[in-house]
Amino acid sequence: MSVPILRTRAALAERLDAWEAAGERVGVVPTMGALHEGHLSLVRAAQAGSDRVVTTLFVNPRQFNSRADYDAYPRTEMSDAEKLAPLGVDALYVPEPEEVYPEGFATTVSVTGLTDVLCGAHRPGHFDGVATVVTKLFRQTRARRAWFGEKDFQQLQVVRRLSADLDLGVEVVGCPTVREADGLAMSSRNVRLHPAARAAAPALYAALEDAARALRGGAAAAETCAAAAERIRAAGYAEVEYLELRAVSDLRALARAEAPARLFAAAWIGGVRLIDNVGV
Ligand SMILES: Nc1ncnc2c1ncn2[C@@H]1O[C@H](COP(=O)(O)OP(=O)(O)OP(=O)(O)O)[C@@H](O)[C@H]1O
Ligand SMILES: CC(C)(CO)[C@@H](O)C(=O)[O-]
Ligand code: BAL
Repeated sequence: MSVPILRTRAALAERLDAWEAAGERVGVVPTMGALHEGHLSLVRAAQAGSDRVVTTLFVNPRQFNSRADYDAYPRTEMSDAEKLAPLGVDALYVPEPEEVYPEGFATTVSVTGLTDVLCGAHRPGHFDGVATVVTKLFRQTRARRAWFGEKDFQQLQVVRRLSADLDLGVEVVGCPTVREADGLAMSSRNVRLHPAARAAAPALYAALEDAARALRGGAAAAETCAAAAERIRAAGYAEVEYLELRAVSDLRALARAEAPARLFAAAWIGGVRLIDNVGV
């Protein structure tokens, strides 16, 4: 079995028209490719929750705030299609850039508030790029539901907000983070870790989990976060960009653990920026 690869809005629209005529509802799993088990878990959830599933693969230039990161982003379309085929995905939409950003494109979708903190504070313009492309992909796929991973928890909240605020009519479903056996959150960027960095990388999740446990036991937030960041650096990370306790719904800062709250971190190792988060 192979997955149909569609590269234009017109080719996609043809399929969507046929599905709509048959009364079938479409779900979408947006990705930037280099697929791993985390992505496949979203696809399986989507298949359980909609009649037809479109996976999108688009390395969106507008959400990269570094040209080097954009250039280095893994592009593995053939093996991505091979991974999707056995799942029976209905279509892989791989739009050419001009299908998303045609000549003269001049609109930016910007979610305020939620994007001021965490990755939004450290990657200027990133969430504008995400919100803009997700709006386009929701419209182009005519999705009624969309599946996103909790690994990118802030992104999940941003997309929920944008779908509600712009009346896009897309129900946004969050799925748990899929991890390697040693706890490292699966990420397309993990392939860029050299062996020593890969071996040290699980310290990020381990430190977050231990800090979350301490917070649940009543430990003070500031001290616990500072100690966890120090542990991550000691394990071999070059920099901890942020490590913060925040409320889930609006991502506001918290002085102590209140349910539902999460610990969020971004840290650099071997020239790669990794993110993770855990419930408290
Ligand atoms: N380990 C994971 N578990 C569950 N969902 C994931 C995981 N990794 C990524 N996703 C989700 O897959 C979708 C597409 O993400 P994307 O293509 O950026 O992959 P990625 O592995 O997050 O890449 P990168 O970490 O390099 O940005 C997003 O909704 C993201 O949250
Ligand atoms: C949602 C997304 C596909 C938009 O480009 C991207 O940010 C991602 O892969 O998480
Ligand atoms: N997974 C979020 C996409 C990005 O890092 O740009």
